[in-house]
Amino acid sequence: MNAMSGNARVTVARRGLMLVLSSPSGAGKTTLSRRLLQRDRQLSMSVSVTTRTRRPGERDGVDYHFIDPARFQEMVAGDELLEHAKVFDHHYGTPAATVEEKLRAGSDILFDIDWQGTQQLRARAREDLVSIFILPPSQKDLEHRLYARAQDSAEIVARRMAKAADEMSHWAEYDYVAINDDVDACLEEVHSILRAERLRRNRRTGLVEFVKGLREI
Ligand SMILES: Nc1ncnc2c1ncn2[C@@H]1O[C@H](COP(=O)(O)OP(=O)(O)OP(=O)(O)O)[C@@H](O)[C@H]1O
Ligand SMILES: Nc1nc2c(ncn2[C@@H]2O[C@H](COP(=O)(O)O)[C@@H](O)[C@H]2O)c(=O)[nH]1
Repeated sequence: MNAMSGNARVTVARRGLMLVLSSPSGAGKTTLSRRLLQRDRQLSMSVSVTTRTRRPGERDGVDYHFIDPARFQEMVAGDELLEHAKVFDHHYGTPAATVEEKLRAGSDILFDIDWQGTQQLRARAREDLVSIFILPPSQKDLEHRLYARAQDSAEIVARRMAKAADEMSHWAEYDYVAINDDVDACLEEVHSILRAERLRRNRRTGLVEFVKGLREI
Protein backbone atom coordinates (compact mmCIF):
# COMPACT_ATOMS: atom_id res chain seq x y z
CA MET A 1 0.00 0.00 0.00
CA ASN A 2 1.66 3.22 -1.08
CA ALA A 3 -0.73 5.90 0.00
CA MET A 4 -2.97 5.90 3.04
CA SER A 5 -5.88 8.18 3.62
CA GLY A 6 -9.07 8.30 5.69
CA ASN A 7 -8.92 10.33 8.87
CA ALA A 8 -5.15 9.99 9.11
CA ARG A 9 -2.87 12.25 7.08
CA VAL A 10 -2.01 10.99 3.62
CA THR A 11 1.43 9.39 3.51
CA VAL A 12 3.26 8.38 0.36
CA ALA A 13 5.89 5.63 0.47
CA ARG A 14 9.45 6.80 -0.06
CA ARG A 15 12.99 5.50 -0.17
CA GLY A 16 15.25 6.49 2.74
CA LEU A 17 18.25 8.75 2.28
CA MET A 18 21.84 8.83 3.48
CA LEU A 19 22.61 12.10 5.28
CA VAL A 20 26.34 12.73 5.52
CA LEU A 21 27.98 15.27 7.84
CA SER A 22 31.67 16.03 7.28
CA SER A 23 33.92 18.73 8.73
CA PRO A 24 37.39 19.32 10.06
CA SER A 25 37.83 17.55 13.39
CA GLY A 26 36.19 19.51 16.22
CA ALA A 27 33.75 21.59 14.14
CA GLY A 28 30.80 19.83 15.80
CA LYS A 29 29.58 16.84 13.74
CA THR A 30 29.19 14.55 16.76
CA THR A 31 27.34 17.22 18.74
CA LEU A 32 24.99 17.98 15.85
CA SER A 33 24.44 14.29 15.10
CA ARG A 34 23.45 13.46 18.69
CA ARG A 35 21.00 16.35 18.85
CA LEU A 36 19.51 15.56 15.44
CA LEU A 37 18.97 11.92 16.42
CA GLN A 38 17.21 13.03 19.61
CA ARG A 39 14.73 15.20 17.75
CA ASP A 40 14.12 13.06 14.65
CA ARG A 41 12.91 9.52 15.16
CA GLN A 42 12.98 8.58 11.46
CA LEU A 43 16.76 8.87 11.52
CA SER A 44 19.29 6.31 12.75
CA MET A 45 23.04 6.54 13.05
CA SER A 46 25.48 4.52 11.00
CA VAL A 47 27.98 3.21 13.57
CA SER A 48 31.43 3.02 11.97
CA VAL A 49 34.19 0.58 12.68
CA THR A 50 37.54 2.06 13.69
CA THR A 51 40.99 0.89 14.69
CA ARG A 52 41.59 3.93 16.93
CA THR A 53 41.44 3.58 20.70
CA ARG A 54 38.37 4.54 22.66
CA ARG A 55 38.12 8.06 24.13
CA PRO A 56 36.86 8.55 27.69
CA GLY A 57 33.09 8.18 27.68
CA GLU A 58 32.88 6.47 24.27
CA ARG A 59 30.94 3.21 24.16
CA ASP A 60 31.72 0.23 21.96
CA GLY A 61 28.84 -0.44 19.56
CA VAL A 62 27.32 3.00 20.20
CA ASP A 63 29.95 5.58 19.23
CA TYR A 64 32.02 3.14 17.16
CA HIS A 65 32.70 -0.55 16.84
CA PHE A 66 36.29 -0.61 18.08
CA ILE A 67 38.15 -3.32 16.20
CA ASP A 68 41.78 -4.31 15.62
CA PRO A 69 43.65 -3.76 12.33
CA ALA A 70 43.45 -7.48 11.41
CA ARG A 71 39.64 -7.50 11.68
CA PHE A 72 39.50 -4.24 9.71
CA GLN A 73 41.51 -5.77 6.85
CA GLU A 74 39.24 -8.81 6.94
CA MET A 75 36.20 -6.56 6.54
CA VAL A 76 37.80 -4.75 3.59
CA ALA A 77 38.73 -8.04 1.92
CA GLY A 78 35.25 -9.45 2.51
CA ASP A 79 33.60 -6.36 0.97
CA GLU A 80 31.81 -5.74 4.27
CA LEU A 81 32.38 -1.98 4.15
CA LEU A 82 30.45 0.51 2.06
CA GLU A 83 33.40 2.90 2.24
CA HIS A 84 36.59 3.17 4.25
CA ALA A 85 39.47 5.57 4.77
CA LYS A 86 42.58 6.22 6.78
CA VAL A 87 42.16 9.36 8.89
CA PHE A 88 44.82 10.61 11.35
CA ASP A 89 46.72 7.28 11.16
CA HIS A 90 43.67 5.16 11.99
CA HIS A 91 41.30 3.18 9.81
CA TYR A 92 37.58 3.95 9.71
CA GLY A 93 34.80 2.34 7.72
CA THR A 94 31.04 2.08 7.29
CA PRO A 95 29.57 -1.43 7.69
CA ALA A 96 27.41 -2.22 4.66
CA ALA A 97 25.08 -4.59 6.52
CA THR A 98 21.48 -3.28 6.83
CA VAL A 99 22.05 0.01 4.94
CA GLU A 100 20.19 -1.06 1.78
CA GLU A 101 17.48 -2.73 3.88
CA LYS A 102 16.87 0.49 5.84
CA LEU A 103 16.80 2.65 2.71
CA ARG A 104 14.28 0.34 1.08
CA ALA A 105 12.11 0.49 4.22
CA GLY A 106 12.08 4.31 4.03
CA SER A 107 14.44 4.89 6.99
CA ASP A 108 17.07 7.60 6.83
CA ILE A 109 20.64 7.02 7.93
CA LEU A 110 23.07 9.58 9.36
CA PHE A 111 26.80 9.28 8.64
CA ASP A 112 29.62 11.16 10.42
CA ILE A 113 32.41 10.45 7.96
CA ASP A 114 35.26 12.32 6.25
CA TRP A 115 35.54 13.62 2.66
CA GLN A 116 37.25 10.44 1.39
CA GLY A 117 34.35 8.29 2.53
CA THR A 118 31.83 10.78 1.16
CA GLN A 119 33.48 10.61 -2.27
CA GLN A 120 33.12 6.81 -2.20
CA LEU A 121 29.44 6.96 -1.19
CA ARG A 122 28.81 9.56 -3.91
CA ALA A 123 30.33 7.24 -6.52
CA ARG A 124 28.25 4.30 -5.26
CA ALA A 125 24.90 5.85 -4.44
CA ARG A 126 24.60 9.47 -5.65
CA GLU A 127 20.80 9.42 -5.71
CA ASP A 128 20.53 8.35 -2.07
CA LEU A 129 23.14 10.80 -0.78
CA VAL A 130 22.59 14.19 0.83
CA SER A 131 25.89 15.69 1.96
CA ILE A 132 26.49 18.62 4.31
CA PHE A 133 29.85 20.16 5.10
CA ILE A 134 30.02 21.75 8.54
CA LEU A 135 32.38 24.71 8.87
CA PRO A 136 33.55 26.26 12.16
CA PRO A 137 32.99 30.02 12.56
CA SER A 138 36.76 30.62 12.76
CA GLN A 139 40.08 28.83 13.07
CA LYS A 140 40.39 30.09 16.64
CA ASP A 141 37.00 28.62 17.57
CA LEU A 142 37.99 25.30 16.04
CA GLU A 143 41.17 25.11 18.11
CA HIS A 144 39.30 26.18 21.23
CA ARG A 145 36.71 23.43 20.68
CA LEU A 146 39.35 20.76 20.24
CA TYR A 147 40.96 21.80 23.53
CA ALA A 148 37.62 22.25 25.29
CA ARG A 149 36.61 18.69 24.36
CA ALA A 150 39.57 17.65 26.53
CA GLN A 151 39.68 14.15 25.12
CA ASP A 152 42.90 14.31 23.14
CA SER A 153 46.49 15.24 24.01
CA ALA A 154 47.97 18.60 22.96
CA GLU A 155 49.95 16.71 20.31
CA ILE A 156 46.81 15.17 18.80
CA VAL A 157 45.01 18.55 18.85
CA ALA A 158 47.96 20.12 17.02
CA ARG A 159 47.89 17.37 14.38
CA ARG A 160 44.15 17.79 13.87
CA MET A 161 44.56 21.56 13.51
CA ALA A 162 47.34 21.04 10.97
CA LYS A 163 44.99 18.85 8.90
CA ALA A 164 42.00 21.22 9.16
CA ALA A 165 42.80 23.33 6.09
CA ASP A 166 43.25 20.20 3.99
CA GLU A 167 39.89 18.81 5.19
CA MET A 168 38.14 22.13 4.57
CA SER A 169 39.43 22.29 1.00
CA HIS A 170 36.71 19.73 0.14
CA TRP A 171 33.76 21.89 1.18
CA ALA A 172 32.66 22.60 -2.40
CA GLU A 173 32.13 18.89 -3.14
CA TYR A 174 29.13 18.88 -0.79
CA ASP A 175 25.45 19.58 -1.56
CA TYR A 176 25.14 22.00 1.38
CA VAL A 177 27.39 23.96 3.72
CA ALA A 178 26.38 24.95 7.26
CA ILE A 179 28.39 27.12 9.64
CA ASN A 180 28.32 25.83 13.20
CA ASP A 181 28.54 29.08 15.13
CA ASP A 182 25.44 28.84 17.29
CA VAL A 183 24.72 25.12 17.68
CA ASP A 184 20.91 25.54 17.89
CA ALA A 185 20.82 27.61 14.69
CA CYS A 186 23.07 25.15 12.87
CA LEU A 187 20.95 22.20 14.02
CA GLU A 188 17.87 23.97 12.67
CA GLU A 189 19.57 24.40 9.28
CA VAL A 190 20.64 20.76 9.11
CA HIS A 191 17.16 19.58 10.10
CA SER A 192 15.56 21.84 7.47
CA ILE A 193 17.77 20.29 4.79
CA LEU A 194 16.79 16.79 5.93
CA ARG A 195 13.08 17.61 5.92
CA ALA A 196 13.22 19.17 2.46
CA GLU A 197 15.29 16.33 0.99
CA ARG A 198 12.71 13.81 2.21
CA LEU A 199 10.20 15.49 -0.08
CA ARG A 200 12.25 15.11 -3.26
CA ARG A 201 10.09 13.61 -5.98
CA ASN A 202 12.59 10.88 -6.93
CA ARG A 203 12.65 9.51 -3.35
CA ARG A 204 8.84 9.33 -3.12
CA THR A 205 8.39 5.93 -4.67
CA GLY A 206 4.66 5.88 -3.95
CA LEU A 207 3.84 9.03 -5.91
CA VAL A 208 3.07 7.35 -9.27
CA GLU A 209 0.47 5.11 -7.69
CA PHE A 210 -0.90 7.97 -5.59
CA VAL A 211 -1.39 10.24 -8.61
CA LYS A 212 -2.90 7.33 -10.56
CA GLY A 213 -5.41 6.90 -7.74
CA LEU A 214 -6.31 10.61 -7.91
CA ARG A 215 -6.99 10.38 -11.65
CA GLU A 216 -9.37 7.49 -11.14
CA ILE A 217 -11.64 9.54 -8.88
N1 LIG B 1 28.38 25.59 18.11
C1 LIG B 1 29.25 25.24 19.07
N2 LIG B 1 29.72 26.19 19.91
C2 LIG B 1 30.62 25.86 20.87
N3 LIG B 1 31.12 24.62 21.09
C3 LIG B 1 30.69 23.65 20.27
C4 LIG B 1 29.74 23.89 19.22
N4 LIG B 1 29.51 22.73 18.57
C5 LIG B 1 30.27 21.80 19.17
N5 LIG B 1 30.98 22.33 20.21
C6 LIG B 1 31.95 21.67 21.10
O1 LIG B 1 33.14 21.46 20.35
C7 LIG B 1 33.78 20.24 20.71
C8 LIG B 1 33.99 19.38 19.43
O2 LIG B 1 32.71 18.99 18.95
P1 LIG B 1 32.46 17.54 18.31
O3 LIG B 1 33.11 16.47 19.13
O4 LIG B 1 30.99 17.46 18.09
O5 LIG B 1 33.25 17.72 16.93
P2 LIG B 1 33.45 16.68 15.71
O6 LIG B 1 33.35 17.47 14.47
O7 LIG B 1 32.54 15.54 15.87
O8 LIG B 1 34.95 16.21 15.92
P3 LIG B 1 35.68 14.84 15.37
O9 LIG B 1 35.71 14.92 13.90
O10 LIG B 1 37.04 14.92 15.97
O11 LIG B 1 34.89 13.67 15.89
C9 LIG B 1 32.89 19.57 21.74
O12 LIG B 1 33.42 19.84 23.04
C10 LIG B 1 31.53 20.26 21.56
O13 LIG B 1 30.79 20.31 22.76
N1 LIG C 1 35.60 7.76 5.82
C1 LIG C 1 35.20 7.61 7.08
N2 LIG C 1 35.50 8.54 8.01
C2 LIG C 1 35.04 8.36 9.27
C3 LIG C 1 34.28 7.23 9.63
N3 LIG C 1 33.98 7.33 10.95
C4 LIG C 1 34.50 8.48 11.37
N4 LIG C 1 35.14 9.11 10.36
C5 LIG C 1 35.85 10.40 10.39
O1 LIG C 1 37.10 10.26 11.04
C6 LIG C 1 37.48 11.52 11.58
C7 LIG C 1 37.98 11.36 12.99
O2 LIG C 1 36.96 10.90 13.84
P1 LIG C 1 37.23 10.77 15.41
O3 LIG C 1 35.95 10.20 15.99
O4 LIG C 1 38.40 9.87 15.59
O5 LIG C 1 37.51 12.16 15.93
C8 LIG C 1 36.24 12.43 11.51
O6 LIG C 1 36.42 13.31 10.41
C9 LIG C 1 35.13 11.46 11.19
O7 LIG C 1 34.09 12.07 10.45
C10 LIG C 1 34.00 6.26 8.62
O8 LIG C 1 33.33 5.23 8.85
N5 LIG C 1 34.47 6.49 7.38
